Amino acid sequence: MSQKPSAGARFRTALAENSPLQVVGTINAYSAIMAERIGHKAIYLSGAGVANASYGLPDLGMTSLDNVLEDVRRITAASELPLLVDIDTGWGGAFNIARTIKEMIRASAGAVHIEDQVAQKRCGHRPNKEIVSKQEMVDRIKAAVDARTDDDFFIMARTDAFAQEGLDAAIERAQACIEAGADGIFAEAVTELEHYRAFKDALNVPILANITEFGKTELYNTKELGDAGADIVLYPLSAFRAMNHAAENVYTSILQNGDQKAVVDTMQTREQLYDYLNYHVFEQKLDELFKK
Ligand SMILES: C[C@](O)(C(=O)O)[C@H](CC(=O)O)C(=O)O
Ligand SMILES: [Mg+2]
Repeated sequence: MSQKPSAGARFRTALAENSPLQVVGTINAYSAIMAERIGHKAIYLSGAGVANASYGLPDLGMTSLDNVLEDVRRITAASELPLLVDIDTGWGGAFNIARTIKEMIRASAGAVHIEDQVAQKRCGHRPNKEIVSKQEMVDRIKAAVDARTDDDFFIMARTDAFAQEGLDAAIERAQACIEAGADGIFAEAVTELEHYRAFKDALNVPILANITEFGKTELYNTKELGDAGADIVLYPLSAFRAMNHAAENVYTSILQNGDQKAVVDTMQTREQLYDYLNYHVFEQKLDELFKK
């Protein structure tokens, strides 16, 4: 019997087959099921998303490895799509980072990104970020790469250096991360399409463009990002933001109108929900097993 390819191998295949590869944020297991059925090839677990949605916290480095792992396991149990996971700063020194990598592989993540912010991190699109030295970031990457228990597991270095240090310094950091074994580069919060081109021309690994809404980067189209050299286009929180807005409207409408009739049209129906979950297959099984 042939063995199923690892999540890392599946991530690499998705990357090889899609240029650029769109990676959509899936805040929970059900979202992952929807993204898969709709035809996406890779999904993302956002650090901000875990903090905001699972813990009601801001994205300021307050969640732990275990907090994120729990959501990773839920998602990888529900979907076959390769999952890219935001591991923030890796949650500590070399041994903590090593544990993070091993646990992510064990939880069937296919890829991670680890960033060069200080532990008290901020969202990449906020002002006053602080970054660690290039050497400290290189050490993080070395620890991560050394800990890999699956050669195909994809380790991406994220640099937040552009905001304070500019393009050349960010590219130089990225180069050092690649020399330390990083498989790809997440160019955080750059502002122009030419910036992706500059990363791509200087580096020989896949480049990720983070197209998060209401941030520093314009909502460039996948085609133009591909033409500018991006290999992966990330939509970390797009569906989450839309879900939140829809939920706000429902809560408001119920309170104001005394019923939900005005917002029923904005809802996924019971039938649609069940369809994604294969509900009827489960129900039939129950009928077969416990025939009266
Ligand atoms: C990608 C990101 O790291 C995330 O946690 O999803 C965030 C996204 C966001 O806050 O819009 C980031 O870019 O820092
Ligand atoms: Mg994050």
